[in-house]
Amino acid sequence: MKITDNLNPKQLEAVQTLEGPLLILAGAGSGKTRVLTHRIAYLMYEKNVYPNNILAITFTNKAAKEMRERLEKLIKQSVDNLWVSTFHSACVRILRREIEVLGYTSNFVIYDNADQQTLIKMILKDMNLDEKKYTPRSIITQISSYKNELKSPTSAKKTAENYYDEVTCDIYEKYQTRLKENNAVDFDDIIMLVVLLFQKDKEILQKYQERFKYILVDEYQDTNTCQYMLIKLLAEKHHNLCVVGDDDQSIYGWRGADIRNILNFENDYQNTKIIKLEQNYRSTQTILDAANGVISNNSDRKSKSLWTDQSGGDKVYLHTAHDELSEANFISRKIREMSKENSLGFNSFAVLCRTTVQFRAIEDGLIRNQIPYRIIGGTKFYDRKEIKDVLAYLKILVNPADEISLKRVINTPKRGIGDTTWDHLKRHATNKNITVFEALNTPEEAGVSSRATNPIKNFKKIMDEFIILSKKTDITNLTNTILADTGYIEELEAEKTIEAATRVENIKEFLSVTLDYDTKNPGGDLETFTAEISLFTDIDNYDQNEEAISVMTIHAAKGLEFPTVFIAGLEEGIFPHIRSINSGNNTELEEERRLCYVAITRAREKLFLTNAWSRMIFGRSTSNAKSRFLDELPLELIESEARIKTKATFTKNVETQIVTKTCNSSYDVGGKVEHQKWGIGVIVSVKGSGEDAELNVAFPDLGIKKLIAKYAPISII
Ligand SMILES: Nc1ncnc2c1ncn2[C@@H]1O[C@H](COP(=O)(O)OP(=O)(O)OP(=O)(O)O)[C@@H](O)[C@H]1O
Ligand SMILES: [Mg+2]
Repeated sequence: MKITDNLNPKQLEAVQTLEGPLLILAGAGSGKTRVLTHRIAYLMYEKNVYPNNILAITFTNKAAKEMRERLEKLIKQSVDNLWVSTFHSACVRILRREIEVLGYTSNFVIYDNADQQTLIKMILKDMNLDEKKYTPRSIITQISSYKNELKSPTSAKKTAENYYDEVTCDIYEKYQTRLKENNAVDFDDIIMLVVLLFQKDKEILQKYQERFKYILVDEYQDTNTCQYMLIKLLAEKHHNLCVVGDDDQSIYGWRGADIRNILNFENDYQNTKIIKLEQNYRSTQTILDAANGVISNNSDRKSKSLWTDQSGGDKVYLHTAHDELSEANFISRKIREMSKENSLGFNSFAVLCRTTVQFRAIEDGLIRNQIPYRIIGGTKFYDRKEIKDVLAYLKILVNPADEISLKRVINTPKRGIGDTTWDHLKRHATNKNITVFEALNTPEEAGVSSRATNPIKNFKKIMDEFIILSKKTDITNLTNTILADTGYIEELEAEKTIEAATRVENIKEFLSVTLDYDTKNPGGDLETFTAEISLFTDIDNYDQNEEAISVMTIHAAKGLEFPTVFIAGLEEGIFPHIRSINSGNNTELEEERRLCYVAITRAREKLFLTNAWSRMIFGRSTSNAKSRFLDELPLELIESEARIKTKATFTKNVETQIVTKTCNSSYDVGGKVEHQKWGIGVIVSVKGSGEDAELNVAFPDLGIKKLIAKYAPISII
């Protein structure tokens, strides 16, 4: 089989047009990503281009992994030297090699949102500013958009419109200084610094321009100014730049993505060739018509026509539920029913939500109906306290100047090193122009209380030992040693609470991550490991083959496809989001509509849309009108139940009764239950009674799990 088999003529043309700028502008499911993959294979296999002369940028790490796998299948060899990665991963690699030019050292660490918050709070305190007025979150958002627009603190200040903006710019300036002092970068820095580096050092730029003779970018419609600039700089020499995208799927405007980057591509790059792909291979005609019905209401778009040879198809099913719980029940029952009837695996289904707030109710419904599911985009594993603690220890070993991580763990577990002591150490370090970590050597000089002197010395001693150990052993062993020698695990175990037990479990899960890394990267270094973890997002953990349905935000579903898709919460205020309605301008509403287009076009065969008469949001019951997007769907495509039930005839209690009746049991300490996934466990404690009981159940391999009888998929045995 040839690489060019299974491509239509337009796709083939796109794969074979290798020289000069190429824009592939095409609707959802037309094979844009597929073209990119084939293009790389074609370059390597047919044109003998070295893999290290190719740079392919994808939107998520998962997409990168998938592209790499598909490529290896196509060309039947491994592609180690090929850079297929996200903007962030590619830039981290460049920074590791070159960042010294900018005055950082190559062992820099990456700060996530929580680290940023800590740092901003420290700065606000130093500047005597009120956290309520200058909320760290909004300051971080503002700084992020300055960076995405490539604005330095000084240039941002020039455009400041009021006093608040000016202060924000001052904070921004201090923030950058502090980051550098800590030898740390934030997510936006990662790309911005590479652009600054290229602008500053032409020799380095030339090196990369020379290297990346062929550049490919997926989802180009969602690039921001900074990413745009990066690509422009890199492609300046060879001009062999192929970007693919769909202006109708630009959904990251709120994060600085600029739809003009794709719309103006042909003006930015001379002699651009444009190829439009018009055949959709993903969805049925009905689904495409539904998507087009919605998106045609946007004014600012390039015209496109999409067709499919999968004519007809099931109608789009609309279900109006009483409230968010019955909405979730409908979805769950429907999934159960369909998976049974058509013997479909659970991974054929996805439930898409506009916001994560909707997740909880959906989860409850799925648990009640015993459907295995995965939440994508909820609380991230790596955001949990205990995981962040362990990571902080590891980050210090890589970069002892990392003050944020040091502050995080210096008194975790408790060692009697409090905030006042920290302040002393920090002041001393600043006066002496040394890092706080170095200041730990001489606590007496820092003026800390005599009680804190010994704990500080002990802490420093043990950390120094870990640094030595980190050079000699693998990450799993190192982490285990840290957990044991610092007493971290001991402190958690001594707590004897469910929460602490869960934390221990999460840490065990983390050790499986390190073990996996150690196995795959023998001799791998801690620096790369911590950087990789920092770039992890939940979508990257998602394995399409695991038998579970996916619950995710529409943003996270970008680029993916599923046989059956449910879009929940089609109500004014939910989708379109209340913010876009209140904004009073069309730009935000049009972005919501594009989001709806993205959601609909994830479906291959079946599409279900749901809304609810009333909904609890943030503890308040609201009644929302149905979404305007539902009115935009061509009526003849929709099928809906004739179930116009009013609130009076359908109450929440009815459903609750049904649920309780079906599982009318009593739970006793010492008794056994069988959990659908975890197997047989012994009840170790019961709080409350009947179906409201909260149980702690010990499972042989998992330890103790906290379960709510009503929701957990368990039965008494
Ligand atoms: N020529 C083809 N023959 C068979 N299947 C194809 C062809 N082109 C694309 N496909 C299939 O169509 C589906 C959509 O392709 P792909 O994901 O590349 O589209 P896309 O344009 O990148 O979509 P999106 O805009 O959602 O990112 C995939 O399952 C892909 O394998
Ligand atoms: Mg794609």
